[in-house]
Amino acid sequence: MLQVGLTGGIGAGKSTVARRLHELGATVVDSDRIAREVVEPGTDGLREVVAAFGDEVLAEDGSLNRPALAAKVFGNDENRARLNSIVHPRVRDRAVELTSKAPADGIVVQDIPLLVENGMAPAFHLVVVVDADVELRVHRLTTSRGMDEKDVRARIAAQASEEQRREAADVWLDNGGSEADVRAAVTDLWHHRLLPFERHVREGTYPDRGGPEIVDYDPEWPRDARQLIARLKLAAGDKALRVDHVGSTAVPGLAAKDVIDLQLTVQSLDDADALAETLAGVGFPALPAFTRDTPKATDPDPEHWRKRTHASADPGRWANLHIRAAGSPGWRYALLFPAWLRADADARAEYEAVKREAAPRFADIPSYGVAKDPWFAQADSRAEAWAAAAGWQPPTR
Ligand SMILES: CC(C)(COP(=O)(O)OP(=O)(O)OC[C@H]1O[C@@H](n2cnc3c(N)ncnc32)[C@H](O)[C@@H]1O)[C@@H](O)C(=O)NCCC(=O)NCCS
Ligand SMILES: Nc1ncnc2c1ncn2[C@@H]1O[C@H](COP(=O)(O)OP(=O)(O)OP(=O)(O)O)[C@@H](O)[C@H]1O
Repeated sequence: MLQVGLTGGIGAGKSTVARRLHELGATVVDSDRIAREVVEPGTDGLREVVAAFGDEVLAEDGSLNRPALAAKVFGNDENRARLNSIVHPRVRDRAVELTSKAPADGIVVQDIPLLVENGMAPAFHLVVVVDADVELRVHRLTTSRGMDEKDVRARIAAQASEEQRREAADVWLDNGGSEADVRAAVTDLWHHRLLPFERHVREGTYPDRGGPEIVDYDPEWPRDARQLIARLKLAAGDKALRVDHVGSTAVPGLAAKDVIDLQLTVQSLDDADALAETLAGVGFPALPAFTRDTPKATDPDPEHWRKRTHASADPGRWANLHIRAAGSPGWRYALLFPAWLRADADARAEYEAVKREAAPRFADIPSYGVAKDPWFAQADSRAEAWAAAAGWQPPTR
């Protein structure tokens, strides 16, 4: 089952996107709808709301007077936090219940207006954010939905900023154009990302990455890495001593293959093995091969260079996860290498030239890797010399 989080500010078009996803076959779990159900007449939820806000939030028929409650909570942070603390846990419980009923090979889309505000992004395989310019949203809501402009703006002020949503978004859907445009973007997302992602997660496989193609440094790589790190930490819990962005994409300015490398630090490889299934479940299946780094002169014992490797099942964000034991030589080198390249512009330029020269000569990534070996052989001692001179130490915790 693939778990997708869908969010966006009020009026951005979440319902429009969710509707299209439903048509395509997703199971949609709508938080706004659940938030209404848990405060229906006769519920504990409604009793608690009335205990907190008084009878004036009740309509004559005993149901919740929504505009009256809205007037109390939008524009008053304390009241809103109080309401949220009553409603949100109930919404979460019900969402878990509905999600568990979805088919094992299904794609569940949870439409959650406050996904970013509530720090829920790492709990999903993928977070989709729908966005439109604030003024356009205000216009749409006041015209087509007849909302009061002040109310709309008060809600926008109570929600995450565009920047906060960008930090959480794996997929950014711009709904500034026509409804047909955004529906077409969703159809494309469904066929080219969600369906293959779900299949890879279910089958424990990962997408074909073709040959070694070097692309210019992408300033979004660190953000992509942060999102993956947050997911992996949540999934791995205490067994993850730390998770770091490593490899070329962790070196600002350096061209690289569009593959994020991450290193998960464990106490021992037994912990890595105990985590294998959990990591596969969150979209990082284990690879059977490549369980050892090439030993280096500083420690030639191959046993010390063992690791476990997983790869992202997401066709839209290639990533490798290297799991190594804290303090092992491969673990230390993975942290040293990007630190050295970040500090040494000449080494960075040299390495980029080596990559750009080698990549077009090979159709497969392993052969390209072998072609870079001679450069690495001479780079190791330079990295070590830099570490000694700069007093660089790997992080201890
Ligand atoms: C205050 C209430 C009664 C107003 O009801 P109303 O029918 O006017 O709005 P509705 O529930 O349909 O929400 C419409 C939109 O308002 C925004 N919104 C609603 N609640 C909140 C909130 N607590 N914080 C920020 N934005 C909110 C969202 O964008 C949502 O999609 C209602 O929104 C509510 O109970 N809110 C608390 C629960 C909640 O957080 N719901 C949203 C996601 S679970
Ligand atoms: N691309 C579009 N062009 C024109 N109108 C649109 C477009 N997308 C959505 N709308 C309209 O804008 C309004 C808000 O869209 P929608 O209901 O999908 O947003 P939402 O994010 O689900 O809102 P809420 O946060 O209130 O749940 C609706 O009236 C919808 O019909």
